[in-house]
Amino acid sequence: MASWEEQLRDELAGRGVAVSSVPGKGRALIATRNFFPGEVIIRQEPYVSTPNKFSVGANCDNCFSSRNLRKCSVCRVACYCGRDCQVEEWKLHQLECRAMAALTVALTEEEKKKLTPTLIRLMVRLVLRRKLQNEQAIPSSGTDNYNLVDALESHISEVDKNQLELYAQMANLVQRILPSLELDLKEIAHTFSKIACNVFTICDPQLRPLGTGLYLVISTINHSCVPNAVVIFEGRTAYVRAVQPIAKNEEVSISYIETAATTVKRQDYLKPYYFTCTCPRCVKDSEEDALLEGYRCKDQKCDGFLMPNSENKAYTCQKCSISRDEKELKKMASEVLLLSDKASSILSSGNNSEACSMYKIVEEQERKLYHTLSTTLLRTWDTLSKIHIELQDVQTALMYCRLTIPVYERVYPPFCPLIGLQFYTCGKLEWSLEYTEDAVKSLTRAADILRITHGTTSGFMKELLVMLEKARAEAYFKLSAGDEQQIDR
Ligand SMILES: C[S@@+](CC[C@H](N)C(=O)[O-])C[C@H]1O[C@@H](n2cnc3c(N)ncnc32)[C@H](O)[C@@H]1O
Repeated sequence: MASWEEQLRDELAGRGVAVSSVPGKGRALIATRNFFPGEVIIRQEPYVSTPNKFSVGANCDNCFSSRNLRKCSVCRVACYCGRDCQVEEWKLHQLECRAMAALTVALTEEEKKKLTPTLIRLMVRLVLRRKLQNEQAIPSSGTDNYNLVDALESHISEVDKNQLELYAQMANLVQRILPSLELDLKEIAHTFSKIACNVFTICDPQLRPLGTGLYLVISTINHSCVPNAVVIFEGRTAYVRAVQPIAKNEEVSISYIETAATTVKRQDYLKPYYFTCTCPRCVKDSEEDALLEGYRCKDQKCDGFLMPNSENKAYTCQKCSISRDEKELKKMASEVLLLSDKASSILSSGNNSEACSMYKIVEEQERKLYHTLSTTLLRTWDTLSKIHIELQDVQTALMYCRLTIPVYERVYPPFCPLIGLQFYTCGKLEWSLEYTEDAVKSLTRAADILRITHGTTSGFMKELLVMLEKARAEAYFKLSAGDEQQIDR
């Protein structure tokens, strides 16, 4: 019988990819044929997954749908949208059900905060799935077996003492809620460390987080700040699509982090993965960083951006050469940050009107400090747009949304789902205000990007394409009605 490595190689060969070692990176996913932008490189179901704390009870445990949900009457944790999903999950859930009921009572409030119930549940499912596959109660395959969990990177020797202690506590808890199994607690703690470096946040098509999942082949894909692929979920199925042409023998890469950030910040975001990125963006000069950080010229009439001078004690405008003192800039930045934190906590408390006033003050201050292509102003405009949508002030929401578009296009690569989604929001706002021609333009841009990142068959994409068709028809109708009126006159 073929070993699991041979089975994996054979299954992946049919899909045009292979898992190989790359110096300095460990394993990597390599294309064994050319892929064009928009093409699915690999599609995978999670080995295990769980809805996150916001979506427990809000999404089906099996397909992550939010419709027609019913809770399991025993554990009151698992939710299903129908019989098919319940049956599909049953073998795992019947073992997990009592444990889930135990988990909800076993955890003190303190423990719930510290021990991340989502990860505990993921581990419970991992242990139970391994048991079911070992007993051959459920099938396994080259891309769906526990050997692939064993092969995951853990960085255990680099994990700090406090984190190790936490993993040990979490392992103990898993044993407490699965008392009938004799678990190797050291191995479970080690597996928590693997989960930390390999887990994916499962998002809906608009990139709102729904849950957590472990995808054992997709986990072999390494990071780049200029990735050639993206991961998008349909339900809990992960699709990796090329966003650039990928040549045969080229490594497939995705981004693990928010890439609209300076090199220093990106390296900081990557700390949980224990490596230093050496992608082309990370080894480039600092001009891009200066733009992302985005300090503006002191002269409000000048639209130049600042670069730190060689001693780093001042920043100089690249257009008119006026300098700003570094200390003064940092002081202003920390004052604005305080205001922004205050605004954010008002928003979290649900007071949209007060948050709106506070964010407007933040924006006013940020405009004095940051360039209009900075990521700081981008986040504030985004938030102001969302708050105005909540307040049903569509006109103002659109104004802020439009301000963000050039920044999105500047700070993200061309086929980034976030740009597509921002055009989608803009198009919807324009359409609801009956700015039909603008809506057609925005929705067309959205569709052009999202058909590459999301494909065309998901419910979300079908809705977008129907909306675009309707907007086009309406625009045509308005145009021809206008022509007729002119002829009448
Ligand atoms: C999700 S795993 C990716 C697959 C991994 N290389 C393996 O051998 O299983 C994440 C880990 O891969 C490594 N890694 C990912 N991207 C990298 C990169 N650009 N450079 C170096 N190491 C990288 C790091 O060790 C990271 O913690």
